[in-house]
Amino acid sequence: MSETASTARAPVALLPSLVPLLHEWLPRQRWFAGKGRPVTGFALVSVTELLPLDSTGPGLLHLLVRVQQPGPDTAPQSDCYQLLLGVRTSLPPQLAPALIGHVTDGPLAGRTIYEGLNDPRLAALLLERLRTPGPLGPLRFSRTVAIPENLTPRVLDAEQSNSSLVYGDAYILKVFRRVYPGANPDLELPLALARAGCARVPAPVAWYETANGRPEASTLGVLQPYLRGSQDGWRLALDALGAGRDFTTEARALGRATAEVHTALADALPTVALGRPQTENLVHGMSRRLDAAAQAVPTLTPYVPGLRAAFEAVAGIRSGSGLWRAQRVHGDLHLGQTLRTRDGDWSMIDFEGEPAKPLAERRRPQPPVRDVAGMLRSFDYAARSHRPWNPDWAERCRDAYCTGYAETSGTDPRDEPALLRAYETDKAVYEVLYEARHRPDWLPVPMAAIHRLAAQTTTP
Ligand SMILES: Nc1ncnc2c1ncn2[C@@H]1O[C@H](COP(=O)(O)OP(=O)(O)O)[C@@H](O)[C@H]1O
Ligand SMILES: O=P(O)(O)O[C@H]1O[C@H](CO)[C@@H](O[C@H]2O[C@H](CO)[C@@H](O)[C@H](O)[C@H]2O)[C@H](O)[C@H]1O
Repeated sequence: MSETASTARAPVALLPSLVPLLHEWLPRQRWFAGKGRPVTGFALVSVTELLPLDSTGPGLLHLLVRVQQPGPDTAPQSDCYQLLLGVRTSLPPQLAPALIGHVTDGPLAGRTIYEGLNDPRLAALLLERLRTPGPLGPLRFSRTVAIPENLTPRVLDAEQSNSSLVYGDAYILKVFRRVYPGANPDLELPLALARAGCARVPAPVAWYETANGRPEASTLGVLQPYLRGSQDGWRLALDALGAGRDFTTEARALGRATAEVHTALADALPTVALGRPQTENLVHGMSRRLDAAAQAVPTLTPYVPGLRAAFEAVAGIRSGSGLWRAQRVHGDLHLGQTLRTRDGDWSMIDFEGEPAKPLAERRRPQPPVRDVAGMLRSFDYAARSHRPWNPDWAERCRDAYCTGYAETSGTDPRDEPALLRAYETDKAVYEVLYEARHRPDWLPVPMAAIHRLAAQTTTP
């Protein structure tokens, strides 16, 4: 991404007058990743007038902004965020909750700035841009099919790492908030799966990205069909638990769906055989992540030797099973990333990977068992977050999921217990860090798994 500010007719000088507003508003957003660290500065990467600012109607500014904050070792670091700012002389009452603030000086003095995605008129304009592909200043819009016009937009009200808009209950647009150089796997993988004919993932129909002359564009937003009336696996699992209902049929179908997606990804994109050095590398990565997590969350410390043993157990093993080949995977698979459609089929969404990891790491081929471990952890999460705790329910789902996976892929994850345990441990360590940062009340859920996994390795 270019660090030089570029414009499509918009005034570059507007950032200084927006800084006081952003300083106050940005850290309060659910999708702001730098919570808990002070914001020390802003730098403009690009500004584009998606709807020109004139005195009569609203304007829509697209901004890429670098937000500077002290890093973990207090050295400054910066992350790039995508903002869509509405600009009006006054805000109608229905847009009051979207207010960001009032500008007091500079080229926008006297104007009101607000979250543009919440304004149906501006959200409609974004879809209009996607309908008519081509470059616009530092942005480029693309589509694979014709998109109908005049679809009514609404902002999705979900706890999200990004922001999503639903258009006419026909399409959903995900606007990525934290922007990295390069293609986002949430565009790259669903596109590859669509080309391979895999129907388990809604196929992207349009997207927009940076077009600043760099070899790799940064993905900014993806439009895909909206699966109307679908329900996510997390909600369904909690409902089943609440009603004392078995969930093994669903778990088994999810196992089959996961295996289908893995097979399609392995066919569509390069795979790598894992030799001894690559396996040692994997183990080293897991150990490194464990050390970093224990430093950030000291309650992990007493468990470190037991957890490390789970990683080291795989270092010496080589196996012929497909689970040891590295390939592109989902990267953050859990029940909340699965949707059961009205016809009862399972779809998978959100191929972005773990949001806190660098993009290059998320795009690296990895053993498919990583996703399997993610889903197994999710059944445990569901059972643990429900009262009374129902460990048998989770155990039955975990078994059914592996059975389904084996039926479709021909490889049973339970036949590689050391590898599976290592990946489950790695995921539980990630979850401890995630919950400590985002939802401290949930910390006991992954900690219970940490307790179990650390003890397992010491049991002969
Ligand atoms: N194609 C789709 N059809 C229906 N709902 C969807 C679709 N894609 C996403 N959603 C809904 O939007 C929510 C957020 O999407 P997700 O991709 O997980 O965003 P984020 O990366 O911001 O967490 C999901 O939990 C799901 O309920
Ligand atoms: O969906 P995201 O990409 O934002 O994923 C992050 O948040 C998830 C929580 O919303 C988190 O998932 C963890 O909690 C889930 C229950 O809420 C549970 O089903 C998952 O198994 C558990 O990992 C995910 O780890 C995080 O990356």
